[in-house]
Amino acid sequence: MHDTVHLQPSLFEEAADLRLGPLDGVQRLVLGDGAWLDVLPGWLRGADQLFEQLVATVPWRAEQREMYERTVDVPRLLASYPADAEPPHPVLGEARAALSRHYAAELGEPFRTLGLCYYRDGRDSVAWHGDRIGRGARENTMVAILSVGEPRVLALRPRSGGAAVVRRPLGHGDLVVMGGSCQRTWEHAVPKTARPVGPRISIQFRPRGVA
Ligand SMILES: O=C(O)CCC(=O)C(=O)O
Ligand SMILES: [Fe+2]
Repeated sequence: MHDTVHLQPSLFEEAADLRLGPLDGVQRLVLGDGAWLDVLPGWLRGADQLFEQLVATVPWRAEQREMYERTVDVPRLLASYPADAEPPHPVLGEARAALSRHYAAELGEPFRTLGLCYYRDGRDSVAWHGDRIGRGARENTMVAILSVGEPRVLALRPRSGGAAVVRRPLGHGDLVVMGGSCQRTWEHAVPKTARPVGPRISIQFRPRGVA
C-alpha cells in the first residue's frame, strides 16, 4: 500500500522565490513642472506569487461614495495600513525599508504608510487625480508604487494642460516612484479598458501625512 504524498512548497522555497532586486537600476523620467517619475521594471521577483497571497489574505474593502446625489461603488477594492501597522506580507516591509534607504537623502523622511488597490478587471479603475489630501498638495514629496499581477496602464498628465500624457503599463513586480511636485502639478489615473486584462494589485508607499 502506498501513502499519498502531498508535494507542497516549503516556506523556505516560497520565501526564496520572492526577492527584491537592487534599486540602483532605477531610471528617472523628468516630466516637467518640477515633477519626475522613477521607473524600475521587475523590481520584485516572484510578484505573481505575492499577488495570489494578497488576494487571499488582505481584508479588502469595497467602498461607495456619493456622486451627483447617487451612491456609486468605488471601482476597485481597497486596503490601508497606517504607519504603525504590520504590512500584509513581510516582503512589503522589506520593500518599504529599501525605498526609505534609497531615497533617504532626497526625501528627508522614511516611507511609512501602505495603501493597496485591487483592480479586478478592466472595469476597475482610478480617475484622474493627484494624491493631494495631505501634504502633497503643498510640498514636494514621493509616492512609490509596486505593482503585482497583470499589467495595467498608469497614465500621467500635467495639470497645466497640453497633450503630453505618459502611459506606463505596470505589473509583475514593476516599481514607479512619483516625485518632486508630481502630486501638485500632474495628475495620474488607471483608466478603464475594454481590452481583456487580468487583475492587478497596486501597493503604494507614502511618507506620513501624504495621502
Ligand atoms: O493603481 C495605481 O498604481 C495608482 C493608485 C493611486 O493613484 C492611488 O491610490 O492614489
Ligand atoms: Fe494616486
